[in-house]
Amino acid sequence: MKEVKASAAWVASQASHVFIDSSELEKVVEKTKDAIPKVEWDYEGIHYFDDGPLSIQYLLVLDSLNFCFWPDEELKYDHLALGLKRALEHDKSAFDADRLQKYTGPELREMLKWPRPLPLEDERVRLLHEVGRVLEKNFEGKASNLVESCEKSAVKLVALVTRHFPGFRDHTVYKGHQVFLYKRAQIFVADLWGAFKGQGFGEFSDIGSVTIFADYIVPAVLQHFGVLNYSASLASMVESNSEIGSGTEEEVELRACSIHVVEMMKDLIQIKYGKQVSSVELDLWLWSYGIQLPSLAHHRTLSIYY
Ligand SMILES: Nc1nc2c(c(CN[C@H]3C=C[C@H](O)[C@@H]3O)cn2[C@@H]2O[C@H](COP(=O)(O)O)[C@@H](O)[C@H]2O)c(=O)[nH]1
Repeated sequence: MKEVKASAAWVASQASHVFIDSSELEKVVEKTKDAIPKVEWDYEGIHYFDDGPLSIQYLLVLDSLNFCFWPDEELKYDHLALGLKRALEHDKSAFDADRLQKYTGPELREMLKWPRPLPLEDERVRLLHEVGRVLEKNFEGKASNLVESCEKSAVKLVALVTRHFPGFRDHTVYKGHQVFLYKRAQIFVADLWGAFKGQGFGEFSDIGSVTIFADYIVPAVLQHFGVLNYSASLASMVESNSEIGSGTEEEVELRACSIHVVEMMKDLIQIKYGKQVSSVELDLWLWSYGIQLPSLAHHRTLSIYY
């Protein structure tokens, strides 16, 4: 994740649409220093978990589809997590590698009990097929083999996932530099860690290397806290729900500055208060806070990455 941190810092140093407010950052750190609100993984009770390899298969499928809900105003992440959970409870072989390669759009919709086409449905189906194909070809069909081969290293797991599954390669180019964001690959690691409570398949000696997961909720929360400020033109695009193109400077800055400012937050907490907090904990706090804010305006980019 060194590349994620370094490239996010570089974008932040060049940014002209998103700005970090260090004094507001200090205030937030001061306010939360004694208790970063602890949010339990699956506090919503919407994920499949049986403490075994099938839970890993579930999480890989979930995170391969964990993007872009907003074009359908009613569709939320919860529908995906819960829909996939019910499908698996109903049929334990629903996510076998051969089955994953055959789903059609209407079948995926039916699985999630969603009455109309999903946003980016064709892409979702393509990515589902890819997961099945790559698992079958390289990991004997089992996501647990993928995880086991990483010897409890989050860094290795992110590298392996992004090497084998093109759909997880969340990177872009900004002002001529390659920028790595790896939202879904990193959230897969965090989901394993959270679900297995840091034990067994969820044990990663380097979990602290993970950065936050740059989606469309976390930047909005950071702006809400005053830690990120937007240029007038970007602020009005976000407020008016105008679409922001994938790979535009605005979009890359929103995501990269979010990663970088949370890295700064971690450093500040460490320097000022001698405490170590992980991005995974900070992310879950920020994200769960954000989705509970009823009128939080977030940026809208059609993307398969978040
Ligand atoms: N940074 C970050 N982004 C996250 C999550 C999660 C869910 N993680 C689960 C894992 C354990 C917990 O119990 C959580 O339930 C989803 N997202 C992103 O949010 C957006 C969906 O928003 P809305 O349209 O309102 O449903 C979309 O980009 C989605 O990819 C997270 O944890 N961190």
